[in-house]
Amino acid sequence: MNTRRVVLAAVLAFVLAWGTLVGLAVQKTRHPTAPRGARVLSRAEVARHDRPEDCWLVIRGKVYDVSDYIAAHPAPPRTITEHCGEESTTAFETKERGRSHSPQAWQLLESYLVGEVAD
Ligand code: HEM
Repeated sequence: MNTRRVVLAAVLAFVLAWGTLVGLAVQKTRHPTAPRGARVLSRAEVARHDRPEDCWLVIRGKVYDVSDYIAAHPAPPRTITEHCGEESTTAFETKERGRSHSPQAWQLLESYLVGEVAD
């Protein structure tokens, strides 16, 4: 009876210790400010997505794959495509005319989120 309890306690302690170690290891590999599951991407990686059919934008430190949205954008495709693979915060915040996108557009943007930049 007692031996059973000791074995049970040992197994429990082992499982808990192992869980803590795995948890710590996972935390270490995640970028400190990255939300759960978000990819941390370098600017060099983002720069590879510089074509209309594969277009990533960096806006306020986050990375968006907007390839599928270009055709639906109300302004001519060029307004977005000339920024593919690049830092685009100012472009998005000003629409290149000094006025930011609407709250709805900001919300829509979030649906294209793929990660955040490493720096
Ligand atoms: C970064 C490059 C971009 C530029 C330069 C740009 C520029 C513009 C321009 C010139 C207009 C039309 C004129 C106006 O409404 O004032 C517009 C409208 C709009 N854009 Fe963009 N856009 C960009 C990216 C995007 C992205 C990535 C999205 C969403 C995923 C988006 C969503 C919208 C929406 C919903 C509108 C309608 C008006 C509004 O809600 O603000 N745009 N944009």
